[in-house]
Amino acid sequence: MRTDLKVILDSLVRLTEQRQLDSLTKSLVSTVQQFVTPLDVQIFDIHISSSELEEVALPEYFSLSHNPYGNSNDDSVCEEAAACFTKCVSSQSTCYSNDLIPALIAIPIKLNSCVVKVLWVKLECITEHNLGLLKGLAKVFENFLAIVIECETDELTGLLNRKAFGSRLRAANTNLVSIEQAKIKQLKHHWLCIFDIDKFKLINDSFGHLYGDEILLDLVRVMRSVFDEEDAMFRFGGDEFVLLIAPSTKHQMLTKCQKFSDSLYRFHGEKVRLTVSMGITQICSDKQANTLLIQADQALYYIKETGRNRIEVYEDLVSRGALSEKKFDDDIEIF
Ligand SMILES: Nc1nc2c(ncn2[C@@H]2O[C@H](COP(=O)(O)OP(=O)(O)OP(=O)(O)O)[C@@H](O)[C@H]2O)c(=O)[nH]1
Repeated sequence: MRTDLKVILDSLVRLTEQRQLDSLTKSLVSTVQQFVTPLDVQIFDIHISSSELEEVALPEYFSLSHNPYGNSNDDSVCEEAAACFTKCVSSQSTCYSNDLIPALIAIPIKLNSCVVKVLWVKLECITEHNLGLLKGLAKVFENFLAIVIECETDELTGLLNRKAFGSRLRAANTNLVSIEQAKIKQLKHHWLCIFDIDKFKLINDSFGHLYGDEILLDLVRVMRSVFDEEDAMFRFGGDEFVLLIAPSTKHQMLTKCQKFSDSLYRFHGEKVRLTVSMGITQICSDKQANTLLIQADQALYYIKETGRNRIEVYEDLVSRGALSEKKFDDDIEIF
């Protein structure tokens, strides 16, 4: 076990160099592997399945086929492992069992007083030394997680901000390449949508900036109710929002966007009839981020110039001759 001061410092430096959630998580896993040579290490995201019952949804890992004590035929061992995980989340404190072979430790990682992740480690045996190290690493990770999340979050709405866009698009692209390679496209694509409230300045000017903020928050509530968890939602600034819509057919995607637009129109009552213009483009692995943003933006501005309150897909506008396809310099740095 290499835990001299230099190694610890190097690991902490690596951990705190990370600026994105995925790489931060990977860095914690490799640091744990280096420090305590575990038999297994996992970081689980926590989903509370019912807010009323505060029921902890067990990760797939704990189902019988994947269970962490898969070699054991003893159901009570599996139950004990799952109970340790559940207790860690519900008590918001570290739980461990030295009775199980191998031993296990579950350490909660909190954000705003809620457990959002669990560091789960299987070891030959638990000692004061490795328990202390793991708790310390989890705490460093927890502190840094708060910073990374704050950096990627829009303060007013709680949506992702523009900084978070590049990494989410890269993740969508990786997924896309694997979908394309697996030849299971089935006409499903990721879609990029940029939308903007119509005449928002008029709303601000008529009812005040604070009322305008309320409108933005209401809009985000509608957005969250219509789009799915897999659809990444961003506020780029002002009244401009971006959606990375998870793989869907064009029909599915347009139905969802239309539902959003319709719900919005109905949502805010008679005082303000809120409408949006939505420009969309299909994400392909050979299109760079700036090309995608420019194409969706072109579709959006075409709508703004031709009446607002519509949804248009860039590729349709090009094939109808309403827009001409331009080549973009993909070296332009936009993030
Ligand atoms: N309430 C509020 N207003 C904002 C915020 N950020 C930017 N704005 C305002 O949003 C308005 C954006 O207007 P624009 O998008 O330029 O134009 P528009 O009136 O929406 O008109 P079109 O986009 O052409 O339909 C401006 O008045 C900004 O001052 C914010 O955080 N809160």
